[in-house]
Amino acid sequence: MSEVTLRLTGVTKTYNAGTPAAVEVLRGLDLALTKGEVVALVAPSGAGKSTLLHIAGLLDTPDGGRVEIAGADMTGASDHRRTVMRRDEVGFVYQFHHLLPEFSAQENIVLPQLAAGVPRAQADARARDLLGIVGITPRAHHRPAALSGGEQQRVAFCRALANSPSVLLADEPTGNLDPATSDTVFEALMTLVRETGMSALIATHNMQLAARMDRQVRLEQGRVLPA
Ligand SMILES: Nc1ncnc2c1ncn2[C@@H]1O[C@H](COP(=O)(O)OP(=O)(O)OP(=O)(O)O)[C@@H](O)[C@H]1O
Repeated sequence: MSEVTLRLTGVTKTYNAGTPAAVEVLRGLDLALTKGEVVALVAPSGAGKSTLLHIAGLLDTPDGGRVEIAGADMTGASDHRRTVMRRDEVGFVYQFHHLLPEFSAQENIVLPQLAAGVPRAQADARARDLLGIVGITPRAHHRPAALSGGEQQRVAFCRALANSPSVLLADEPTGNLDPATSDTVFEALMTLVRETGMSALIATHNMQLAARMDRQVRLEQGRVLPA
């Protein structure tokens, strides 16, 4: 049986519970990603995509249900354990790159590794490898402001994967780019995910990109359904 890297079971989330302003966003949501699987998350605006990604990435806690990452049940885990798990096992990519402006592309990929205790030489080698996979080795020593939007996003992917997480969570990772750039940057992301063997849950409104992933799921009425 394939190894499950992310499993959400019966996850519920209501904002402002018990008040007239209550919003029941997740209503017993089940979702499992197996190792190496790339899943498109398609959701109408306001369906709870950010809520789902935040809960899956341990940035928020569900009201009920279970979140397991790399086989570990995170129910009731301490803040410290959640932070360590997030640092080591989860990579995030957003629409905007959020790179540190005063550091080079290479340094942006090295820093999270140093924070996780990786020796500098090893972190540098990993950063070089990742930049090579996404095809921007010549840009390694540029700061983000000196990179194109597509290059910035490729660096953000490398940074998200620097600590070899089990799961990548991405929210419209190419949403800021023009269609042609979006296409090549998406290819770079797929190559990275394939070469590192991780699982990825990628929220997108772009049905052409969704079709290129292994599987598509739809978030609707608080649950995940096949698309
Ligand atoms: N902190 C909060 N307090 C109250 N309601 C919230 C809060 N955060 C989100 N919501 C509501 O929960 C619902 C889901 O929000 P969420 O941000 O997860 O949706 P989304 O699918 O990511 O939307 P979009 O695609 O437009 O970003 C929305 O109706 C939103 O208004």
